[in-house]
Formats: sequence, C-alpha cells, structure tokens
Amino acid sequence: MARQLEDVYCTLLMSDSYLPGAIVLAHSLRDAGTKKKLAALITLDTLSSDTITELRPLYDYLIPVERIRNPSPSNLYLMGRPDLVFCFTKIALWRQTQFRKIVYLDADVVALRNLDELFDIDAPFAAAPDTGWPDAFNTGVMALTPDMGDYWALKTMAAAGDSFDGADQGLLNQYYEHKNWHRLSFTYNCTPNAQYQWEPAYRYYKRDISAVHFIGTDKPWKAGRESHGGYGVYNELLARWWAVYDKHLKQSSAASTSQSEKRSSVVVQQHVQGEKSADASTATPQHISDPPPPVPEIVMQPEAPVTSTEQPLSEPGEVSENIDQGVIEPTPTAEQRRFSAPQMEWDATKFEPPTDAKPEAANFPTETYVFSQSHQLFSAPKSYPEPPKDMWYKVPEEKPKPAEKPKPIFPWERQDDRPKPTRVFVEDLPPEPEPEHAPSPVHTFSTVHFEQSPEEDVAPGLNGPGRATSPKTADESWQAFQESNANAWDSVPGIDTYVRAIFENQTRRGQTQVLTNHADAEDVMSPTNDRSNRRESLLITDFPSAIERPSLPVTPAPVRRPTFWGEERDDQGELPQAEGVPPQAEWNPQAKLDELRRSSVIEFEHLKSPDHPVPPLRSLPEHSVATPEVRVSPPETAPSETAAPEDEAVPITAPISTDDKPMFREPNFGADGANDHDKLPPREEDLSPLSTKANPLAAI
Ligand SMILES: O=c1ccn([C@@H]2O[C@H](COP(=O)(O)OP(=O)(O)O[C@H]3O[C@H](CO)[C@@H](O)[C@H](O)[C@H]3O)[C@@H](O)[C@H]2O)c(=O)[nH]1
Ligand SMILES: [Mn+2]
Repeated sequence: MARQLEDVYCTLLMSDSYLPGAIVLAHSLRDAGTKKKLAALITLDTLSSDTITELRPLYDYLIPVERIRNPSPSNLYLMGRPDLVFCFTKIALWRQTQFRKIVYLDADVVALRNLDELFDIDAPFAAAPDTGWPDAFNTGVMALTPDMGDYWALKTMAAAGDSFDGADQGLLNQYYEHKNWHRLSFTYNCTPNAQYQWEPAYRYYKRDISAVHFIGTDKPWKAGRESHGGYGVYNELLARWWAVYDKHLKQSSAASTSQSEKRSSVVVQQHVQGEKSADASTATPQHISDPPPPVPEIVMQPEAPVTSTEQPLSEPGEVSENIDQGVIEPTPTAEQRRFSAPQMEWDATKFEPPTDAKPEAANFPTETYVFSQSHQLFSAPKSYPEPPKDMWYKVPEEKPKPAEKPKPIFPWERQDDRPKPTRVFVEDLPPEPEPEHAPSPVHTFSTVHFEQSPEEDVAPGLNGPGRATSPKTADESWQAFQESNANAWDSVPGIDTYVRAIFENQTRRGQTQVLTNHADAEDVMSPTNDRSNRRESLLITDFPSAIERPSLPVTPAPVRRPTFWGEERDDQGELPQAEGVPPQAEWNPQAKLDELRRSSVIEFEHLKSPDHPVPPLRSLPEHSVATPEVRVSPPETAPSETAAPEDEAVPITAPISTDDKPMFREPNFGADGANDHDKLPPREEDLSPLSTKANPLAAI
C-alpha cells in the first residue's frame, strides 16, 4: 500500500536577517496547537550555521534549495524592493512532491490561531487577495498541492524573468491568472501597514483574523520594539508578533535560563533591532555579537545590482531614490539585459509606440559564458526530476503496439511449420571446455542457420564436448559445415521457383533483361549441385565459369580472299579446313575422341618397335601448354587424287616424355624416311615453295 503523503506548513529562509521572523512564525503555529509538521526551504550558501542551528529544534524538515535569481529584476525597482531579487526561489515549493499539501507562510507572518483547515482545501492552489491590487493574490500565504508540471512551467517563466513586480508575487499571479485559483479569506493573510485606512473593517473583522503578514520593508524585528505600542490597527497587530517573540525569545534575566537558551536567544536577537542585551558580550561569541549590517543582506550579494562601489546601497528607500535621480541604473548586470517584453510601459493594443522608446535591438539578449575552472569531471546525478506534464500541451503517451506479423511476401512465409532462422554469435553460445589437442578455430562471424537436431545445431569449429569425442573425417566435417550453413535460397526450391516466376513475368513485359546462364535445365531444381555442375544463375553479377561458357565454333566462318595472283579462288571461297579438324558437319567429338584414343595407342606401340628408329624429339618452348595428344590417322584406304588435302594430314604426336616434359616430334617429310603412315611419296605441290604444306604462309 502506498504511504500517505504528509501535510506541512512551510516557510522560506534565504538570509540570516529574516531569522527572527521564521522563529516567531514557528512558535506561533505551535502555540496555536497545530498537529501538522513544519518545514523550511533554506538556501545553504546564504545562511550561517548558527541560523540553521536555531531552526533545527523548531522545524521538522529543513529543505535546502537553490536560489533562483530573477534575470531581469528591473520591475523590483518599481516597488522599491531590489532585496527580493531571489524571491523566485519560492517556486521550489511546487517540486516538494513528497508532501500532499503545503500551507506556505512567509517568514514575516505570525499565526494568531490554528490554520489547519487550509489543508482541507481541494483546489490545487489557494491564496488571499492583495491589498495593493485585490484582483491579484498575495503570495505570503498560500495553500498548494506540489506538482512538477506547475514547477517546470513556473521555472520556465522565472528563467525568462516574467513577473510584473520582478518577484514571486508577479510571477505567480501571471501564472494563475487564467487558472481558477481558490480565493482565501483576507483573514488568513491580513496585511496591516501604515497605509491601510480601513480601520472600520478591521474593527468589524478583527476577531476572525487567523494570520497577520507584515509586508513591506518594515518588518517588526527590523523596526524594533520602540516603533510599536502606539494606537491603531497596525500597532495592534504588531503587538501580536511581539507577544510571541517575548514569550519565546526575550532575554530573561531569570537565573533559571540555561546557557544554551541564552545563546539561542542571542543568535536571534542580533537580527532584532534594539534587542542587544547587556549581557550579550558574555553569552555570545564575538562573530555573532557583531552588529548586523545596515544594508539588507541580499543586496550585498556579489550578483546584486550595484554599479557604484563608492555609493553602496544603504536603505531600500534610498535605492529607489537613487534610481529616480539616475544615480543607479536599474539594468546594470548581464542577466538584466535579457529581453523582456515591455508590457508595463506600453500596451501595443491601445497606444502607438512611445516616441522616446529605445530601439528594439537595445533589448536583445546577450550572454557571456566563461570557461569553467573546475577540474572535477562531470558526474551525472543519480536521477533527474520528472519531466513536466500537462504544461502547454499534452504529450501523447506511446502505447506499445502488439507485435503484428508482417504480411507474407514469399511463398515459404505462409508455411507455419517452417524452421525459425536464428542468428548465432560466438558470444551467445555456452562456454565450452578447451579442447585438449588442437584448439578449434575461432569464428568471429555470425551464421544464419536453421534449427536442426541438437547434434547438427553447432557450427563447425565450435564443437561441443560431444563432438570433440567423435572424430570425423575431413569430408564429414565439410559436409557438416555445408549443412550447418545451408542457405534457404539453395535448399528451399520454392524460393527459386518464385523468383524465377517474377523474372519471367518481368521479362515478358519487357521491363527487365535478366541475364541467365542456361545450363542443364534439370539441374535447376537440384539443391546439391556444386560449382562445376551448377544450375543457371539468377544473379546478374554471377558470371559463367570457363566450363559453362559456350565453346567457340570449331571452324571459323569463311572469309573470301583472292589468290596470290589476284584471282578469285576456284573453290568459291572454301577455305581449307583447319589442319586436323574435320568439317563442321562431320564433327562428332565423342566419336573422334574414341578414334584418337585408339590410334594413339597404336601409334605409341608402333613407335616402341626397334625396327623403326624413333624420330628426334624436341622440347616445346617453356610455358607452352601440354596439349592433349592429337593425331589424325591417314585413311585406311589409298587416297584418291581428289582427296582433300586435310586427309593427308601429317601425323603429329605429342607423347609425354619420361620426365613429363611435353615433347613435339617434327613431322617426317623425308622421301626415304617415310613412316608407315606415309606410304605415298610426297606430292609435288607439297614440295613446291608455294605449297601450303611446305610454306604455310602461301595459304594466307
Ligand atoms: O532577504 C530575504 C528576502 C526574503 N526572504 C523570504 O522571502 C519572503 C518574501 O519577502 P518579504 O520581505 O516577506 O516580501 P513582502 O514584503 O511580503 O512582499 C510581497 O512581495 C514579495 C515578492 O513578490 C512576495 O514574496 C511576498 O509574499 C509579498 O507579500 C520572506 O518572508 C522570507 O520568507 C528571505 O528569507 N530573505
Ligand atoms: Mn512577506
């Protein structure tokens, strides 16, 4: 069960000079019998440790907050309160979400009775009207529900210096102007001051007053005891503050007062005008018995708008006087020059621009940044505050969509029982024991494979313990590797059929030209074909291998050439067949190969016979290709005179020598050296210098 959030009264203390107010306020609430806890927002860098020590016994929570300075405080000078330059700090109340409800009271407020009913207000924000402008509320007493959305909105406005009085009251009134703020009775925030002329009303309502708020610069403790005691509304209410003070803090001369009590009183008293007791020097350490500075402390801050060091500000009243006389510029700091719309000076909806106005550019923001001197590395905070919610617009919450299956594109995607592809990384596999002998190669790539039996489900080289014990042959390993790396494009015939159908469809429509390498058509469907016997490829970049390329025609197409004498050839351009190559029509490679095989065996046997001297062998030039043995046997029957020259082909053999060097035997043309196959004497034309046999160039 969620813990219920607490309610607290809360005040703000940013300077030691307001300590008497904070102490009196706490006592007044306790005296009124509140059951609620007390909290104080404190700015640690501007408060002395003595002040904090004083607060501890009275406040249940001391909450340190960052001071928020108004970057354009010129409006503060309109009400003569430059000391309130840090009052934006008050907006930190809205981020105290650890509390359910906060009743905020300025340190210059005194409670005349229990105010606990303020916690029962449902409205998120409530405040009482201000005497200066009753349509606006005074920010000295507020009942609010902390909310980060409001906080960030206020913070944004504060950063822009958006406040008609330069402090929190202007800012909050501008923020809540269009929100329905709950109006509290004036009796919760009765603000008597010298200017208050409604004594009859006071007389009529005074018994209902719950809290008095001493607004303005003349705080009771600053004006001193001597200033009150007179007659009138203000003095009556002032007396109420002093009554609490006297009850709890007046230096008692009684012997029973303990040293710590004495000391405690002195810490507060030093900020109370005219309250320096005679025995203060004995009870107080030197540093706190020093007279308080005559200037409001906050004005003495280095960031405070002081232009002339010769003329330090002494009294807030004097400040406004100085501004009026032009001694002090109200916008002397860099932050103050930030742009702020001059709403107060000129209402553009009703009047023309003022003739003596500064040019627009005079208001442009400038920012000077200085390099940080810190040597500390940045360390991110443990957590960041909640982002603002419901500020100016509602950010739509992202609802997690139910994972929808994409529409199937490929036919195999419709199969419900298809294996799930899984991506396997080496790091994902369970750690394996180091193999004792050869360490398995490390695969740094990932493989996509299909779920198989557990036995097969391990990539090669990543052998599990079971594998290591069953040695495999290289072939088996290779087979396993191939299987484990199966590509769906190879193993699922449906893919190929599908893609082919698309291609064919497109080709028919003439949109795409698909280069396919046509090989054995039956082979297309085979998933096990290898490189040398592969199916036609669908990939444009997959060029056919040397084996797959269609061979060149055996005999080139005839080219008509004149004879040596410029005549047309008799044979009407029939070029002689390439030596050793039959005409295309007769070309049966298989039959020819068989024939060659047979004849070469005979030839080889014949050459081995001792009756026939072996013709001289000549080495082929280096790098020449070891051509397969080619021999064209002469016809068995005697050739006729009309026999084509190619029928008298010279036997060419290229037997493999014993040292494996390809050898080339010169053809034997000698009249007496004719071998068995050259039974006929060479014809004349063969010996003629113009013969194509003797002079091959003649044929060209
Ligand atoms: O040096 C300072 C100044 C102010 N405060 C705190 O801030 C409050 C506001 O200052 P205060 O002097 O009380 O201002 P008021 O004279 O009350 O002036 C009016 O204008 C202020 C600025 O808009 C509002 O904060 C007040 O609620 C409103 O009553 C004080 O009560 C303190 O809690 C300090 O602790 N130290
Ligand atoms: Mn106040």
